[in-house]
Amino acid sequence: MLDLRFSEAELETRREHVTGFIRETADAAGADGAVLGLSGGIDSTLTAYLAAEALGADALHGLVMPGTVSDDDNMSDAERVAMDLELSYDVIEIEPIVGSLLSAYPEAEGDQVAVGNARARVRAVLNYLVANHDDRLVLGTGNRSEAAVGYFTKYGDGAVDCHPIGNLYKRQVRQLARHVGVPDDLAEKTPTAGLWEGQTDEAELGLDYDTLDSILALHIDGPLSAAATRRELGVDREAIDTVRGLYERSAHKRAAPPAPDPLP
Ligand SMILES: Nc1ncnc2c1ncn2[C@@H]1O[C@H](COP(=O)(O)OP(=O)(O)OC[C@H]2O[C@@H]([n+]3cccc(C(=O)O)c3)[C@H](O)[C@@H]2O)[C@@H](O)[C@H]1O
Ligand SMILES: Nc1ncnc2c1ncn2[C@@H]1O[C@H](COP(=O)(O)OP(=O)(O)OP(=O)(O)O)[C@@H](O)[C@H]1O
Ligand SMILES: [Mg+2]
Repeated sequence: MLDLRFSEAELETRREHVTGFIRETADAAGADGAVLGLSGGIDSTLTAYLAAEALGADALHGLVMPGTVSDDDNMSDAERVAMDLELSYDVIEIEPIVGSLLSAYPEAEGDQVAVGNARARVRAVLNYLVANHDDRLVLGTGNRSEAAVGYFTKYGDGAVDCHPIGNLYKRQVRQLARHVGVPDDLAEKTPTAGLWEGQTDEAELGLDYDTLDSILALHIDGPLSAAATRRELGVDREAIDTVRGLYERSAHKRAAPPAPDPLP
């Protein structure tokens, strides 16, 4: 696969680029700080580390939001991140809220994707409750790999004010995380959206991140044709078609909702 690792010098440049971005975005908004959901996963952990560095731990608030399908180890890791960084944080159980939604619309009961996405959207509502109340921005935790294939919930974990790590591929997220001091056991975790039991990103996508990142870097974000990418990576045509299909079908998630053109 393609070697997307940064050199030591690039790692420092990236760290400064992201922390500068967070500071400038918060300053430009006149915000008093930021809030983010802490899942114990690598994306929110890296974002928390960089935001604490950018804004100061006092200006960052974490929300740990377990649901019935959340893994206990992930939830204790989320609290560990808040404690290690000395952030203020709340633990808010989301399942009673998800239960209210299903009482209001019982037809969706048992629909794994609809209910899973509702969990992500409940977390977004809670992030904005805190942001509105405390004059904070909501920090997104999405990376380029997830964004490119639409592997996030529209108006769920995608409902944020900025994407600090949005131009890093997943492998680069792991590398930068280690560079800024995230403990190895967190940096090495299996990525999961945690929306239903047993879910993992790679199983649901049908691709491992090494392959996905390489196809994105060369073909979707890069200049190579499908055929040249295939030759370069030695992957089969199906993997490239899968990534291109996911990228094209998820364009609506990366764009503002459209309206008809103005009439003359
Ligand atoms: N062409 C189009 N133009 C405009 N809007 C369009 C559309 N096609 C669908 N839509 C709308 O989008 C909706 C589908 O999008 P969405 O609601 O997001 O739902 P969907 O993409 O079906 O599901 C979200 C996916 O992201 C994964 N996820 C979610 C959260 C976190 C993470 C993670 O990595 O941690 C991963 C989750 O496991 C699942 O595979 C449709 O119900 C419809 O409302
Ligand atoms: N139980 C949770 N409590 C708080 N926030 C959550 C929870 N689950 C998900 N989130 C939020 O949704 C975001 C998207 O989840 P995602 O799984 O993509 O990222 P991650 O868990 O940080 O990393 P990874 O992809 O490696 O699992 C998280 O980064 C976090 O901000
Ligand atoms: Mg996760």
